[in-house]
Amino acid sequence: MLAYLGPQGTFTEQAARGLAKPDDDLTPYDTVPAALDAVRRGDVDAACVPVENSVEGAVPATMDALASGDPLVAVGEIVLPVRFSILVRPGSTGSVKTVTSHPHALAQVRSWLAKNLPEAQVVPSSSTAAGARAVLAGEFDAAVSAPVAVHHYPLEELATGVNDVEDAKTRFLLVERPGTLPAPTGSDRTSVVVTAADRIGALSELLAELALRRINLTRIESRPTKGRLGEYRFYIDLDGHVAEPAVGDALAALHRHCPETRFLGSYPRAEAGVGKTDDSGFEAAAQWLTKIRTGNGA
Ligand SMILES: O=C(O)C(=O)Cc1ccccc1
Repeated sequence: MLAYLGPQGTFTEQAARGLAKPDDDLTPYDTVPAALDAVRRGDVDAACVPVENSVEGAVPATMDALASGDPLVAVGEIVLPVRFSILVRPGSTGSVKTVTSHPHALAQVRSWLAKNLPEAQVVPSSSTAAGARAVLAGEFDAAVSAPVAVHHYPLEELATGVNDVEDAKTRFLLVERPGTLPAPTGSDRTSVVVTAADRIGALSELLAELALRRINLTRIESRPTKGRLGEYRFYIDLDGHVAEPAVGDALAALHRHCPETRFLGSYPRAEAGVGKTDDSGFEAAAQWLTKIRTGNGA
């Protein structure tokens, strides 16, 4: 059983279908934290959640829910193109006074709304499909939805392709309880959360551990720890798999700086063939060390 941010007709449902095994059943949850908690409780085997968008950046609800609570790890990712439609009740002739959608969707159609529905009040909803449902229930006049939502709800397209940026993409993760890691593919990504100490150079020392080992950083985001004002967690994505010597060595170094470092998974990248780390020197050095420790070299 696989949980996703629902209801039916969300982008996350499409991502979940792309990541699911053929015999997986999909079950919708109202929020990202609810889907992740269902995995923690063991009600479902995995959850598919949105993590990052090429226009709006990180999805804060996902980041916060992965950084706290019982640990979960990502075992897969998928990147989907996102286009948006404006859905209204069939035959609605009145002007659109209210528009609802997921905050990430609203942010990606801001210019279109300003130009085409400048008077409309914009109200966030828990997902694009939850917005479509609320329009059906008469709570709002229009929803910014995934084009597929029109096949799930008896609504009508007022406009389609309303995204301000062509080729916008969203990355989704498949998350499970910690268990067997996916095998390295040679094109993997590793995600961790670290809290940098409050002193000069703390963050640059963490990043230096990656640079020293020639590890490519693909994303770094900060979020407040929700404790002291000014205390931040850093979400770091890097190229490579924890089973590879350079990445394993770097994660151990991050743990020495910050014992609360949380491993969020090593998983195949959506685009194959990129992100290989160069481990040659690490393997040769480990063999040399074994030799000198056992008296077989110098
Ligand atoms: O609300 C949805 O449909 C989601 O899956 C979250 C989302 C919202 C906007 C862009 C990508 C994902």
